[in-house]
Amino acid sequence: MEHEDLTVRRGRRSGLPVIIAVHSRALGPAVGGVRLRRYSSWRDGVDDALRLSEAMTAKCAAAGLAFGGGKSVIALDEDTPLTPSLRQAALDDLGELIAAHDGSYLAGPDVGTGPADMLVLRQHSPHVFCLPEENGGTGTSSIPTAVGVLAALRAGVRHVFGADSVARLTVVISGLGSVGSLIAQGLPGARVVVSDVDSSRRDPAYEWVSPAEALRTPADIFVPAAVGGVFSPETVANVQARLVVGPANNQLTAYLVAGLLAERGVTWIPDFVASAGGVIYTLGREVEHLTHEEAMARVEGIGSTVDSLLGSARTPLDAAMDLVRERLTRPRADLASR
Ligand SMILES: NC(=O)c1ccc[n+]([C@@H]2O[C@H](COP(=O)([O-])OP(=O)(O)OC[C@H]3O[C@@H](n4cnc5c(N)ncnc54)[C@H](O)[C@@H]3O)[C@@H](O)[C@H]2O)c1
Repeated sequence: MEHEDLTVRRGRRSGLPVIIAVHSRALGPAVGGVRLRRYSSWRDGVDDALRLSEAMTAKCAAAGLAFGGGKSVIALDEDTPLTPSLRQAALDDLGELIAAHDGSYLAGPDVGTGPADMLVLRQHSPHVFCLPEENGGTGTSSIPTAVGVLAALRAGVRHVFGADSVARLTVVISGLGSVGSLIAQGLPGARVVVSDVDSSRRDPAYEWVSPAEALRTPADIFVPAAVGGVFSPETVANVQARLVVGPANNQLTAYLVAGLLAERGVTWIPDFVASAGGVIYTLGREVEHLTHEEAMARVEGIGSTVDSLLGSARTPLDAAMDLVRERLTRPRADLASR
């Protein structure tokens, strides 16, 4: 195991498997969100925590943050209804475990949790972020995440299409949730086509395609804004766009898929670079006490990072991993402080 630490508990209040994975604290305390979702086995929840915490190490290092990678998972089974009291009990169980980490792991929201849940966790430990704004936190990180993806997208457009704007380009967005809908609003002059498994998200402002058709839809840019695992050796041939950039975590099923995309002439901007806006902003505001403007300027810096990755002769993923490795071995003083 490459990870520093893995804790798996059956919650004494909820009876649910509660998991915290710490991948690396080489640069500072591990940071990562709390995922609450259904798994066919709790072992799948452990795998998810291990994979996602590793991705958080890369995300923080590529963003120049003095934090490492961690992740929590509350693993629901396929059948048990998630009642408000079960949710509260599971969060209390996890809060106890976060407190036991004593500052070596910092939690925030992820799929299935939000700022209100962070308030419950905060009753157990101060090492919890993204509380609701009325409670002194920065609330949801969707806005800075979308701002960071759009900065990465603009850098990609300059590199791939030699253009300063997205006007007249076709952009397909898969997943019209909190981040995807903000990205859709940030594409002036583009033809925007959207897709979501939840048809209630359909918005007359945009063209609509079914999720099965999204990847095959002729487009200039594809934005994965739903789930991970979109690109595999089997699906690469379906990609129509020349530029792929989006917030979904762990978009590739394997490292080698980045090479397959490059061979097809597709520029894929690594997800852990493009999606770092939320963590950059939240830690900047809540830990470093930056102003909103200072933290947002740091989020916009994702564009410069992408510029330099795309200027490399290597694939963007190889270049990004070089950057991660270099930062993981560099003295901490060069990084944004805790
Ligand atoms: N919110 C953040 O700050 C943030 C930060 C970093 C990464 N991310 C990642 O970005 C992605 C989007 O985040 P979000 O906060 O907008 O989530 P969200 O839950 O608000 O939206 C996701 C949307 O995707 C849809 N969806 C699910 N499966 C789909 C599929 N197979 N095809 C098409 N649509 C599908 C859902 O119905 C939902 O509308 C997630 O993968 C998340 O982990 C989010």
